[in-house]
Amino acid sequence: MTRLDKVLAELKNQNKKGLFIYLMAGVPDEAGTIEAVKAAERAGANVIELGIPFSDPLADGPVIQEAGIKAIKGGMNLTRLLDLIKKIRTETQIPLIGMGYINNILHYGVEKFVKDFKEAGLDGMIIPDVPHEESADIRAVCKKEDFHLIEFVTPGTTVERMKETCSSADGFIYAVSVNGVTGARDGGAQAFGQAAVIDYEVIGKVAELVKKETNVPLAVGFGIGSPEAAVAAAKHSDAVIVGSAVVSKILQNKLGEAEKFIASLRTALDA
Ligand SMILES: O=P(O)(O)OC[C@@H](O)[C@@H](O)c1c[nH]c2ccccc12
Repeated sequence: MTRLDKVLAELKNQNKKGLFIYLMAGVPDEAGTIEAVKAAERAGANVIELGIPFSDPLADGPVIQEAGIKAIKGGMNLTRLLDLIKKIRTETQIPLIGMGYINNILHYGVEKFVKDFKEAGLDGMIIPDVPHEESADIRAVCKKEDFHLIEFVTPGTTVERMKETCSSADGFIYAVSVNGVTGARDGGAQAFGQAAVIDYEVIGKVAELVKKETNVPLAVGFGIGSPEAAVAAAKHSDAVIVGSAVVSKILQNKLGEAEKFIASLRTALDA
């Protein structure tokens, strides 16, 4: 059983909703990332998604893009990330799921990546630009190493594709709440063309389909920027994922505020 499996099973037993917090590795800097992971855990996060900065982050909205640029400028790369994960592991055993684009991983070597990062203490990866249809090879490597490869469903996923994805689901399924890029929808600035609000009815329908196909927990993310939005998304899911709303505070060096905000999400989800 991985750290992630254990935490997901505990949440289920306690009938609690999961709170997954996305942080960008290297923001505000390396030491600050370790502090942010610890702060998120203290505030009640159950899983940390650790972003790996990339020059062309096609799924990211303005906040995560800005964080990625800052991290790259600060020198974050896979070698440093490996070291950072080892350091984080001297402080906490919270499940850590990497979130990064495939180019970096291909360049490093898929097998070597999975082996090295698993050994450092990473529990799995989310790779948004590897569609299910193209993930078989990577999935096989991950499976061999007991390393999670988290897959996505979105409001635009066909029923057939959803079934396919569910059949190989591992760890949890990431349900993207909107067709668009990352970024808090309630109150935050919207990038042009983004869905302005989360359609919870659509999430409910996606969740219903997924639940018919698999027992793997479902986590909803994209656009959740308030305790109210977290509660609404959690109605249809086992966990919620919050990124931009936390990262925007960390970008302003307001770690204390980020911690308070995460704690407010925890309180709302537990109420
Ligand atoms: O930022 P938001 O809207 O709270 O959404 C979570 C998201 O940031 C995180 O899971 C994420 C960051 N980068 C991604 C790329 C693809 C999918 C998901 C992500």
